[in-house]
Amino acid sequence: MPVQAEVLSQLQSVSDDYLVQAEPRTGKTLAFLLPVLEQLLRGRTESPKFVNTLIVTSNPKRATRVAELCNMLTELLLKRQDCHTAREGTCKTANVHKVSNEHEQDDGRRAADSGPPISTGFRFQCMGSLKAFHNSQFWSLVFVYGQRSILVATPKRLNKTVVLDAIDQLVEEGWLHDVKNILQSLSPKATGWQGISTSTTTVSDEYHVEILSVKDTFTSLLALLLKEYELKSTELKAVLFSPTKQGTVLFSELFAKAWLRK
Ligand SMILES: Nc1ncnc2c1ncn2[C@@H]1O[C@H](COP(=O)(O)OP(=O)(O)OP(=O)(O)O)[C@@H](O)[C@H]1O
Repeated sequence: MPVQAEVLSQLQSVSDDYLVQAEPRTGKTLAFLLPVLEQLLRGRTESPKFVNTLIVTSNPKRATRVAELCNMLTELLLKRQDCHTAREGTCKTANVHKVSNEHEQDDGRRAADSGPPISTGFRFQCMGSLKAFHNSQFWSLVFVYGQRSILVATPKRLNKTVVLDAIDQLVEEGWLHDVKNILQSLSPKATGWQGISTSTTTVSDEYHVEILSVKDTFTSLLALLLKEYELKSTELKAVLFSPTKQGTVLFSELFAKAWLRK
């Protein structure tokens, strides 16, 4: 798929940070899974004791899809990687399940001829979950999704790669705070972990608006939004960035009120 070809050909190294922005259903999942798996197979983790990759996604269906795809890919490997999943509410290693495949009944083979397990389809409801993975020596690919009250204080040096899957959706669904918590709980970026984000929000038109005085900012931006709305009333999505938190709140309230009155 073009998006995968572009990622794989443009990355200087599979451990580079990158943002994949493309229309829905264009193959973004493989565009992050392939570099992640390649690093896993190259043994780029510091130790199999640590969770390798954290994939943050906002909904269970999506997490399951990613887990299935990951399973499908790793099944083809000579050195098998076992996929695991942890179910809702889990805080214990005992609740971590292997994603079952028809021919994967015999775990006896694993010790001898397979790589460390990969864990998928994971729902946090308490902090213990990641620690459980940590202590169980799983080499894990983990998905976070589910409740807003998520509490994550990941052990330091936990992740080699953090994927924020559909970052636009995570923000829209109110997950920003949780994402921030997750990022803050990781070791500093300078320690070398890789960040990958995906987004379906594509920007096809760009405007450069010159606003002559600060007091015209709101009316100018509102006029622009209304114009956009006339053109794309069903698919208009606006994301506001502002240098301060107060600025963002102020504009968000002003726009919301103006929108209701219109
Ligand atoms: N290299 C490929 N060759 C053939 N089919 C592919 C390839 N990559 C992805 N697909 C198929 O294309 C479809 C869309 O892929 P995928 O779900 O990964 O896209 P996505 O951009 O991540 O989707 P979403 O927008 O829902 O997040 C899936 O059915 C998938 O199996």
